[in-house]
Amino acid sequence: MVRWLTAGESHGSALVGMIEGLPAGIPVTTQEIQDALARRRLGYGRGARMKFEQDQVTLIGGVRHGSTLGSPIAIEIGNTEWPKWEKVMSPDPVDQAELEGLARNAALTRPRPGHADMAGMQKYGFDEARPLLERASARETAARVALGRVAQAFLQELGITTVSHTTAVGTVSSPEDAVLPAPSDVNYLDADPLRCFHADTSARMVTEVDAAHKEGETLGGVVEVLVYGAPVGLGSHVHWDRRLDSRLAAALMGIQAIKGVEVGDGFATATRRGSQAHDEIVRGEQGDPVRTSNRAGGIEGGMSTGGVLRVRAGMKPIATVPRALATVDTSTGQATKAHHQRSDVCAVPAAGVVAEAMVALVVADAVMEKFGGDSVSETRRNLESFRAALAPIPEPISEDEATGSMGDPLQ
Ligand SMILES: Cc1cc2nc3c(=O)[nH]c(=O)nc-3n(C[C@H](O)[C@H](O)[C@H](O)COP(=O)(O)O)c2cc1C
Ligand SMILES: C=C(O[C@@H]1CC(C(=O)O)=C[C@@H](OP(=O)(O)O)[C@H]1O)C(=O)O
Repeated sequence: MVRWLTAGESHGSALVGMIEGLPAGIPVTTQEIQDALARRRLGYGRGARMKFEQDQVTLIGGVRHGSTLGSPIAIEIGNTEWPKWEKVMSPDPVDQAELEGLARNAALTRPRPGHADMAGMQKYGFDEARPLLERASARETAARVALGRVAQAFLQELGITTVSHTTAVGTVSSPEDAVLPAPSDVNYLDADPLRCFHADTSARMVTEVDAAHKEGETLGGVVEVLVYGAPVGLGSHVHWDRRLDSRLAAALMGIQAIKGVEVGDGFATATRRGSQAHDEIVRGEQGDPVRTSNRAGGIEGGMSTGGVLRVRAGMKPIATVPRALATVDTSTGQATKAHHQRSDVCAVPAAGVVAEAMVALVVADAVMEKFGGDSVSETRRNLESFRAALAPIPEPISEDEATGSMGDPLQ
């Protein structure tokens, strides 16, 4: 079982991620994790904080000389802005006189609709939002991307690659029949302002973001994650929490601001007739089952089919709307406008990078569950032997032989 946890606050000294259960021998370096975090900061519509703040990666445990040891891996992501927050976010008590007059310490008593502020203040008994918004912030996704980078390095050793891209921003969507990006397209995607694979759509998305920014508005959108090279048989039909689709959905829904998940064609499938909704099977040249389409997103019965895994996540518009939303001041009871200091106009491209990390973590867990191994080479041997043992579909028998012998065994 692969387990992972993150800790840390948005303006704390650092975020920390830990992952346990991955084998020894995964090649990974500090620089690669640093580069993965830089990808999360990309994207047209991100706010000022992405420019002045830096992530500082330190590998604290579980990796030696660029290779994992099989022990728990701990990653620290230091925040270069910490000196400005040292008093306000100090873990130890601070003299009240030192806090007074600090603008950063002003009580946040105008909870922002769409954030954890109001429900969190009530639930945890805080009289202002700072103590909970610090953890609710999507800054935490940096730790997930760092952990996801280790999972991606593991999967790469087995020929499994994750690719994410933006399919919609606000009302602008890629055409339904747009070509899907392949692993070799990742650099192109990262260079695109919206991480959209369809150039015309990307240009229209830029216009959409500009218009929203001008009007004091924010935007959401949709990202898609593709997994190439996943073997058949990850996940299982036997219990709801072992299904690969339910695990992927939970991981994606666990990202801040994600409000909908689709596996394959998802909701569009629900509108189709049965004959147009599924992926028909033909015998491939090697006797392997080949699908004539991939509407199911590479998952049937909670198991990977051996095709490309395809999942989508829908993100709501950024909740800290510059054209501030109505709220109440919890210290005075007066109707007012929600706090707004600054915010992203659109963080959909960043959410794609986070979604890719979450999918990699789930797939790495499912791979370890199915194939096990304490070293990458052992996991690889187990995977190869499983693949080699898959029984081929026999050559088709002649019509004569088939006559009279083929009742319907499912009836
Ligand atoms: C990568 C990323 C960046 C985000 N940036 C912001 C932001 O700048 N301002 C904001 O109000 N919300 C931002 N959010 C969304 C909030 O964290 C989210 O709306 C909030 O946690 C409440 O969402 P929930 O109801 O799904 O938890 C971001 C989310 C992600 C994934
Ligand atoms: C810091 C990050 O994202 C932050 C996520 C976030 C939120 O409310 O979720 C709000 C913004 O922070 P602030 O309110 O301080 O401007 C984003 O910048 C990050 O992704 O590293």
